[in-house]
Amino acid sequence: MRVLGIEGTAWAASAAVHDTEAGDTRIFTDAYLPESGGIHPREAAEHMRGAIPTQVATALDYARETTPENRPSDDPPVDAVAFSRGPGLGPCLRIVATAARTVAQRLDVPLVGVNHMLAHLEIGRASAGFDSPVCLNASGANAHLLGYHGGRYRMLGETMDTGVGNAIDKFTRHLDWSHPGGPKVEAAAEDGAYVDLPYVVTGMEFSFSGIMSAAKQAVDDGVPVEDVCFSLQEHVFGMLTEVAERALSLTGSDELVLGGGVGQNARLREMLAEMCDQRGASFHAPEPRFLRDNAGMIAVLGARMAAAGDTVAVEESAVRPNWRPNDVPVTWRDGEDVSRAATPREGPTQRGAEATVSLGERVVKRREAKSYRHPDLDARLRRERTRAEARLLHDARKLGVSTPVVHDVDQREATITMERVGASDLAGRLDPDLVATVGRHLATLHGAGVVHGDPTTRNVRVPDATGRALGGGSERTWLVDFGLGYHSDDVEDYAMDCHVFEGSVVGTADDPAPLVDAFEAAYRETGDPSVVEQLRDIEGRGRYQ
Ligand SMILES: C[C@@H](O)[C@H](NC(=O)OP(=O)(O)OC[C@H]1O[C@@H](n2cnc3c(N)ncnc32)[C@H](O)[C@@H]1O)C(=O)O
Ligand SMILES: Nc1ncnc2c1ncn2[C@@H]1O[C@H](COP(=O)(O)OP(=O)(O)OP(=O)(O)O)[C@@H](O)[C@H]1O
Ligand SMILES: [Fe+2]
Repeated sequence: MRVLGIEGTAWAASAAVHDTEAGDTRIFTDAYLPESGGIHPREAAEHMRGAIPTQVATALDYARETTPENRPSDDPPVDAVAFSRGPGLGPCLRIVATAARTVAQRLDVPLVGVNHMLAHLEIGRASAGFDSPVCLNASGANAHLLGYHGGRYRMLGETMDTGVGNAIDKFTRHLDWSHPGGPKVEAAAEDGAYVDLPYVVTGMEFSFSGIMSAAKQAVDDGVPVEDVCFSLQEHVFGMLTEVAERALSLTGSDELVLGGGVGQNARLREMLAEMCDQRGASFHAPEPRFLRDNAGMIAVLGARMAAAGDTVAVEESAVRPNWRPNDVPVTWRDGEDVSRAATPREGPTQRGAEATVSLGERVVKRREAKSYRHPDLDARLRRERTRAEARLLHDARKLGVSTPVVHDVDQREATITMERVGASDLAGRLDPDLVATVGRHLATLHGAGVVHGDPTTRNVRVPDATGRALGGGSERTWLVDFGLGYHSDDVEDYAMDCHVFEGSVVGTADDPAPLVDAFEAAYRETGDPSVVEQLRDIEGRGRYQ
């Protein structure tokens, strides 16, 4: 099959021809470069209006010139037209869609509406040959982790404010550097030294606004720009690598694939590769022409969708500027069996995302040094988290929330020795009654101003099916891993805790709805119902500016 792809969600006016038999993809792109500031939606649309028809014509000429000899001469040069249907800037998307409809009708071939974010990750998954990777999209307007489960890509974690590229670009606008800023920060970082900046991770969610304000302030305060650029990369990419590792740990996957324009950054790729190497996982990033926005990825996924019969009638092909990748029915992977054990069998040593935990009569949790992180940042995080964990395990216990008793803390070695509790993780026994206990635990913590910070299903210990468990406590489920926890009186922080827990359920359970209901009902009963309202607000919030 030969497919014409058209891309134009923001800056790349791009057309491509993908030939499935030859395995060949040719991309033609005309980039929009703002004269000043960032991407202006109106200017970008003007660029698309002029450049899309030219790129499409060039790609179609190429398709005609390279028509295989065995193809009947009255066949059209391509068998389908695929276009970026969303997410992206509305005015740009509409120009792309109009062009795609026109060509499809003229050639009398089917039209395929592709989700741009899934195209970013499927292109790497295809070239790696991975079945069930965790997918990290690090692009301009987005930053999220996806995993395929039960016929859909599930959202495992995402930015709570801006996309990662846009965050960096906003920082460089403060310096009056021209767009795009990412490559310039990468170049400047080469001569930089480390300074501390905020580092914000909650479970697999993260946010960039605090670190970006601090970076701008640091420059205004006279910290050398190259030091700020270096440190910005160390923090931002360290955060992305950490959440990617947590997603691998939660899903039990041992494959990671990278997508998106920020993936062109060598330091980010180096960190991800090193993290995977240390976990014994495989890492893949496609070549740069497939990482930044390009029509090749649209044509490649478009071909798979067309082969699955996933085409769209012209009159139903309206664009979707806010189309979330987890809302896309994944028709092209039907029948693939990629199920895997949610929980590896419990051996003498457990490996979380951060720590190695040896399970003897007592449990020794050691936060190992992470070589992908800058040593100063690594030392700071291990120290802070060990201290927070020991203190909050104790605080939670005093509130009546079951947690393991802490026997010993060694801050220099980043080691905690504690009581062994439960028989397995909740991840391996997702059951509404057990999930409800987490609702009660979190409501109690929040009622006393304590935020867990990482309440995933891997951080709840439960008895086995016969009720057998180690450790005491009235609820018979225990919260562990308070390393990202803190004290707060902000309802938003409590709702984020709930969001992280629900995210870990929705990302991994076959049938999440009854579990989420059980969690929320229990939370409402014990705690402040306005937290659940705030949770709805978080879910409905527009992200990715
Ligand atoms: C919806 C769609 O329009 C959007 N596309 C997009 O953001 O373009 P993309 O090509 O994936 O990424 C562009 C971003 O990638 C950053 N970038 C490019 N090279 C970089 C580098 N070497 N280091 C860091 N960032 C880099 C740029 O600064 C810019 O913010 C998206 O995928 O989110
Ligand atoms: N006190 C305990 N008793 C029994 N098992 C425990 C205990 N503490 C931790 N574990 C087990 O070890 C695993 C890893 O521990 P923990 O979550 O604290 O590490 P981590 O590396 O910080 O994990 P994360 O991936 O959540 O960041 C847990 O999922 C749990 O199965
Ligand atoms: Fe993109």
